Amino acid sequence: MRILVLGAGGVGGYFGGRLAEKGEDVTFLVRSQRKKQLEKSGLVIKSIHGDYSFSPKLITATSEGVHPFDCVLFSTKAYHLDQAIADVKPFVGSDTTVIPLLNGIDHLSTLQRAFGEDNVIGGLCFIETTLNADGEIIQTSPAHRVVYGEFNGEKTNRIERLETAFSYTKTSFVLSDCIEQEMWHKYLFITTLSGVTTLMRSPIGPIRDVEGGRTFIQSLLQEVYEIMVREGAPVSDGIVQQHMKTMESMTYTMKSSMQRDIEKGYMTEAEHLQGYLLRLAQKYDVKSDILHIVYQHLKVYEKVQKGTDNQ
Ligand SMILES: NC(=O)C1=CN([C@@H]2O[C@H](COP(=O)(O)OP(=O)(O)OC[C@H]3O[C@@H](n4cnc5c(N)ncnc54)[C@H](OP(=O)(O)O)[C@@H]3O)[C@@H](O)[C@H]2O)C=CC1
Ligand SMILES: CC(C)(CO)C(=O)C(=O)O
Repeated sequence: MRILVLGAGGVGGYFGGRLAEKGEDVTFLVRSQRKKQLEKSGLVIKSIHGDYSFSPKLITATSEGVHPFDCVLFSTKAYHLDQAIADVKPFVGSDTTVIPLLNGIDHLSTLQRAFGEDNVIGGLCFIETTLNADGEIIQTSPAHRVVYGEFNGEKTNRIERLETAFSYTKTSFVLSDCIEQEMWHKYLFITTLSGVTTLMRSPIGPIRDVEGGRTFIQSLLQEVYEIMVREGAPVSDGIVQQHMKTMESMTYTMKSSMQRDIEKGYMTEAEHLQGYLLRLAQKYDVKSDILHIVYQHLKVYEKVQKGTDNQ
């Protein structure tokens, strides 16, 4: 299977790298600066699951004579979505399967409009990776899981081919028959985790441990859950309690990728994650005071950064 990874950052670089390590035919679509860096130093993964570095196959938006790929792992930030869609279009054919690994939900309809509803399946990932100053992919906690599947839960021929390609890597690719629900559950989790860790400028441990911290986390989870219920999202009844348990079990030093981006002075996905939910809250008139504060804080951060944006 010919796999194209769109974006050789924390997520795409890691999972694409693990597939290449296994021997799959993986190509990365990159922009010019990243291309130079990868040509010079290779793609380097530093991980507790084993380091790996190699010279990746690279293309750019202007590469010619490249046939459409069988599968695209879409792993850019949401704020790069439109340009990334335009850049990858020449390499997507009628039989290409697009698997988005972004956090959130709003990108799904955009991708379906761009590539056709049937070409996009569901996807998400759990991992904590970031690029260091040398462009190396640094994994900072053990989780490394991609979840994917058809929206109707069927085990189609293309899913069987993907299963074969994704098996026996050092990371885990999990097939789901309820991917839409898993995506909303992850969305609930990340909106809350990124919200509290960016607002408090702290990893999860200290937030959890100060008086009122757990209540604050749970209140935000509850607010977001209620917005999702009003939207008719397929979220399960006990998901707030389940996510609280996960928040409890995470390592003390666990951060969100949005928080790491803020530490580097980068843009955030606030509009895509918290902003989208706030618009739903307004539409259905659902109480969303904490979400509002989280969002307002991120918008102020972005305004201050404007002009010094280094991405
Ligand atoms: N990192 C994490 O721990 C996790 C992140 N996620 C989610 O995954 C998604 C990706 O995050 P992450 O990997 O951290 O982000 P990164 O910023 O590390 O990587 C994104 C990559 O996309 C590249 N890119 C952007 N536009 C294009 C384009 N037009 N053509 C080619 N490459 C492009 C960027 O390249 P360039 O170098 O040129 O800017 C960058 O390398 C986000 O939605 C995030 O929320 C989900 C789970 C965990
Ligand atoms: C919570 C985590 C690390 C899980 O994958 C994540 O999705 C993020 O920080 O963006």
